[in-house]
Amino acid sequence: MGLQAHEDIRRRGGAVADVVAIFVHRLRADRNNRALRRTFLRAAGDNGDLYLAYADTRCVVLLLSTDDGDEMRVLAVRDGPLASTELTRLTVEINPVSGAIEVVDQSEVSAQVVALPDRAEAAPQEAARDGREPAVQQDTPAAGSAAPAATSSLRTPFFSCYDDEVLLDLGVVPSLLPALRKIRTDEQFEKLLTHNLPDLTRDVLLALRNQADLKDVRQYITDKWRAEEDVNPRDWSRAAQRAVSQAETDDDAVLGALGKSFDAWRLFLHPEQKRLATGDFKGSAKVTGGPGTGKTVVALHRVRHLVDRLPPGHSRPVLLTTYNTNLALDLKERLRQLGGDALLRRVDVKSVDALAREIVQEARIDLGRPIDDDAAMNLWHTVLAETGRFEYDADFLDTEFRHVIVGGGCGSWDAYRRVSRAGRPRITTAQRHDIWQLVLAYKAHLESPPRQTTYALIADAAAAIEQRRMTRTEEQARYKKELGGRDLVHRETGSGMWLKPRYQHIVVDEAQDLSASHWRMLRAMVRKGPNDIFLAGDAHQRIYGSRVVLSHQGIEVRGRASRRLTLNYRTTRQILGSANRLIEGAAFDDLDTGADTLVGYRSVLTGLAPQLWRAPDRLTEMRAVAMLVKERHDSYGTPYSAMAVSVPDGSSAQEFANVLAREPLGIPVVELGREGVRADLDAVRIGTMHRFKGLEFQRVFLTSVGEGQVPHQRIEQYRRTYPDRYRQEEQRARSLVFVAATRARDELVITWSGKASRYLPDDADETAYRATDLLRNEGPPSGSSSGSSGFAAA
Ligand SMILES: Nc1ncnc2c1ncn2[C@@H]1O[C@H](COP(=O)(O)OP(=O)(O)OP(=O)(O)O)[C@@H](O)[C@H]1O
Repeated sequence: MGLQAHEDIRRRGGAVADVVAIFVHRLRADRNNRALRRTFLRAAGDNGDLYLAYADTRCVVLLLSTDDGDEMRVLAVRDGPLASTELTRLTVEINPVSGAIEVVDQSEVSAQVVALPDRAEAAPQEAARDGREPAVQQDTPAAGSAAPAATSSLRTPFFSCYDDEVLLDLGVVPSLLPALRKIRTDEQFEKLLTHNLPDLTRDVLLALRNQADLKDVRQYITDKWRAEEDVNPRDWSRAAQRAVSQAETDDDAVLGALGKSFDAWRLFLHPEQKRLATGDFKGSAKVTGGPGTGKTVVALHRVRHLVDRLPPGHSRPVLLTTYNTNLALDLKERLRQLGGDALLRRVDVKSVDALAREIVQEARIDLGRPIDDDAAMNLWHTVLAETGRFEYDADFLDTEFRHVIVGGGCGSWDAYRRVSRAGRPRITTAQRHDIWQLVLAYKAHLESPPRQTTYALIADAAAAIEQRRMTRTEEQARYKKELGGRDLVHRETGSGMWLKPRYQHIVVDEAQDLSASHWRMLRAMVRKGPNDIFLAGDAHQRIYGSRVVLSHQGIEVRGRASRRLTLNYRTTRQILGSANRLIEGAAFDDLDTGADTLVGYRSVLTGLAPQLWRAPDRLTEMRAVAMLVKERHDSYGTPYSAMAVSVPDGSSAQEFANVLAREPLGIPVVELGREGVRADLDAVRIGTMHRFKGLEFQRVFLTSVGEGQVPHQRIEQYRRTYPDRYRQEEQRARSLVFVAATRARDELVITWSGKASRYLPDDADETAYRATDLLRNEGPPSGSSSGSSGFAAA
């Protein structure tokens, strides 16, 4: 099944999917089945022929036959009275760059794109992917686009500054060039993108339209698709075998997906994702990339690939881990969808802290009762109150303790005095000494009955246990080698020791938030060697930890073992443009010694501009959010479970929940807690921005984005006295909003009471919709027009 055929079916919906699924089954059973009315259309080249066949009376399929008819491939699907005429005029060619089989409908492009009337104002677009969006006049150029909107037929065609050779060299499908040369307006361009263009072509055009550098387009797009060998554009047999021509290599999986859930369709990997998921690495490997670029998808496919290569057995030699408990549950569910219970049976899926706790319990070490993050923070407040050292704050001490003292393995003042604090705000030696005294007081509190501990201390203890175990394992492996394995059974029984590393492969998602202790523990759980640790993360989304340099923890991912994904599959360009502005200018690491950027990061999806709403007070804001949620549900059919409301803290979650649930609206709500939420529960998710990490929703409402709340006003105290710290807190706050905003698939609504956050556009207070108007029922429709900054505003 070709990629574009999948898209044809996806667009046509479940009934056509079922019809095609049955057709494929019948074709496979007997390719000469006369009932399929297969007729020769034309020869495609040296060793390929095109056929038309009937899946039913209305639905016609374009087939490519190669290898003397031994292989049949569905290239395109059309239904309706003109189906076979439409299929006949399709151009089918082999892309000279990627070697993929590509299908383009020239006449559809000419009729619907090139022939669009050239008007000064673009017509209202069908902004939404599901076609059921709030009414909206979308009249700005795509967010992130530096190019002005075209307004007149006198404008030069969009791509006139690129020669045909340049476009072809970048991978644009050759037959599209004549039509492409006629595109002069944003409306034509947007329309072109909604056609089922080959992915490489669509991606290149979008990047060029956004004025990306040719060098970057070649590096981040074309090279990722480039075939490994020279492409013979007439060799259909070879082209049909290439992974890029296929929607999924496992034909049964595709057929299983047909007609059932379209979720499965979403997991067809981009060639770069596929290379990462199935590649062989000499040691560890790392994938980075902005939000929504498919890092988690790659991690899940990586797990499946690693499990597929295991010999049969009942053990769980693969670990899939992440930072939050709710994300670990989510990963487990997604892994089940990918490979069923058979896959899950070979994989341990748990959060790093749950894993650490199990290790400590298994070793029968009693560290005391673990306290959660809030309780750990309260304990710092107690220590500060008792010592009167109010010049230090609990948040700072907590991070210093977790990431520098525990993470750095500092068991004494001497060790702390000398430890590297790279990436942390600067402090003097005298301050270090003060902090150490406060740490001693903090530890004394934990030790005093009833004994308590923190997750940082548990991770540290688990790391030490695992390091000891790995040392013993290596010793025994050496011993076994010396004796040629003869005495091993004796020694195993005699010592009672474990002789195998805990895992063969470890896959980590959201790697940016793990602490040094976590990495020490993971490093010691798997023997150094091919494909040992695979990690996915993005420093732009770091909201918990401090920077950890992987190579300092014995994890080498430099050079070819590091790859970056740049194509966002989740978020529309409009939302992404606004979210990117939140972190513009700040510097981010690559989880190692280098720097990371979002160069080349882009989305091919288009939709609504984010909406801004301001309220005079908190209650009005909450009531307006409730009305907006209700409207999306009642008028646009969005299920409650596809919407999420972010709040600044746990107590606001309850307040919001009460207002939403209150009659007459009576909106079902559920708090997004540590354990996540059952996927089938039809209720609006409410949670802090931290809880949104790694998830995605159709519509996201970011509330309380007012000055003083985002970033929190407490960081103001550092602005003059402690600029280094101020900068770090600011960056963390920006990353947090960035993470929350990029959870939105189709729509992002931002609300606040009082003055708008400094992270929003300067004119946000003047241009935002007014919540009071909405409540008075006199306001504008909740759909948006666009403000100067790409945000929708009144
Ligand atoms: N090749 C692909 N084709 C279509 N959809 C994809 C592809 N890869 C990923 N997606 C979809 O994009 C969305 C984001 O993917 P995923 O959650 O893996 O991204 P991520 O990089 O881990 O994001 P984040 O860093 O924000 O957590 C998901 O809905 C996923 O199914």
